[in-house]
Amino acid sequence: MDLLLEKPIESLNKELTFTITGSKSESNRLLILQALYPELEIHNLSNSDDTVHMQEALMSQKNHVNIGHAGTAMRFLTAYYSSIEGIVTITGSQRMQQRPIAVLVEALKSIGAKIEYLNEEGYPPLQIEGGHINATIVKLNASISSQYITALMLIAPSLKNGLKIELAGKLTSRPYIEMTVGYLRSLGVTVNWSKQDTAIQKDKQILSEVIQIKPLDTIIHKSLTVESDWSSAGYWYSWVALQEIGYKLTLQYYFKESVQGDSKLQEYYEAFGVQTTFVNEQLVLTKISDKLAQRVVINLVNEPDQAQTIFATCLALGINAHLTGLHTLRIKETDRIAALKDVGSRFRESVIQTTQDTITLTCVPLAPHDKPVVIDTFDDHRMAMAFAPLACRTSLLIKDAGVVTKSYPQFWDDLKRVNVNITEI
Ligand SMILES: O=C(O)C1=C[C@@H](OP(=O)(O)O)[C@@H](O)[C@H](O)C1
Ligand SMILES: C=C(OP(=O)(O)O)C(=O)O
Repeated sequence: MDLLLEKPIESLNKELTFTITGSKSESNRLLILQALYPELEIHNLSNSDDTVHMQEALMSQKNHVNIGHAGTAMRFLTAYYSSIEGIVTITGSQRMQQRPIAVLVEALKSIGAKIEYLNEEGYPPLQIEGGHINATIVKLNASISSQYITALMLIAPSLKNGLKIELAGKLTSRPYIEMTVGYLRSLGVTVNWSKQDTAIQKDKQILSEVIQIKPLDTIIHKSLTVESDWSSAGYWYSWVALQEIGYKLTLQYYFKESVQGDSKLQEYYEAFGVQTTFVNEQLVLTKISDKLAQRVVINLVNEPDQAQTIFATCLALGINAHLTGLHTLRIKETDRIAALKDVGSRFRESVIQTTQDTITLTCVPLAPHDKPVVIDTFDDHRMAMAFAPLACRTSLLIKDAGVVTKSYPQFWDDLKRVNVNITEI
């Protein structure tokens, strides 16, 4: 499905409220924890494909599961199936079969797990014979994906003697580990996380941090509520940033004390004139200023999922941007650095330079183009949604727009509510 997005016919000032689905990161952690501790009740689960894939896999009686594009499901289930009895093969989409998993698989094998690569060494699909984990200390590289670490942490309290996880290298996507620690502790798990100031040398690898997780038989909190997804809120921050002063939009249900690292959007979008206020569990976004920075420099090592959104906001507003800390973007749903360079360069206002882990954008404010700008999405939900707000400046043709269901199935319906004219072609 391709969608033509055209500028809102009339500017819309009536205040709208959107209900964004639950965080897929929180949901997928809690589903694994619920599989291990069935008395756990979860409220406001995400309705994203990634969460549906996780639920279906956990409910399935079959010994073959396919988790589509869901990175968290792939990684968390690999650890989960290693920790329980039975033989399962797990696979995913074509892209998932190109997303590396060796760091996690080798870590699991080092503590006794029996896992085989069915195709290419280091990549899904995998065959897992569960129930063989027998060691209590595991060491892995922390700089490639935090999901490998979360996967081990989630099963740790169900192992007879718990697990000591030694992290080598510099931890990436740290808030996602904090989210996992937060949930484990709220269920009553003892987690000791020592963040060493000086990295220590052990077996020729630099050890930076150690996470020790004790076993737990019975959880203390039986009911937990998933907060709405902050990563999805980013597209509305971007939309509001492109509107006139005074424009307001309300998103629900968000908590002032969020466990999601992407809540940092509140700070990032101040530079783009957007103010955030909390009213009960609602997030009110207001465009308050058009005196904007000429250039921003932002390190997104902790919020990698906001890179495309912030890039697109800057492109629309004509703000030069230097985005760093992006090394994980190359192994996500697509190579997001290459995708941003490709699609971003289709806007005549921009010049883009990239390195292995940075993007530098030089641009002037976006003006209407003669023809719709084609946004290829490369199987990546965030390519579609990050560029969509730019429809209030120029027409866009979003290719394969159905990709949004990975995290935010209602996205196009919500975009219609702000009056963007959407035609399926
Ligand atoms: O643990 C999680 O829920 C996630 C961790 C991040 O991945 P990396 O740790 O691979 O950067 C993030 O990009 C992803 O969308 C969700
Ligand atoms: C990177 C993402 O997801 P995952 O790695 O879980 O597929 C994402 O949603 O942006």
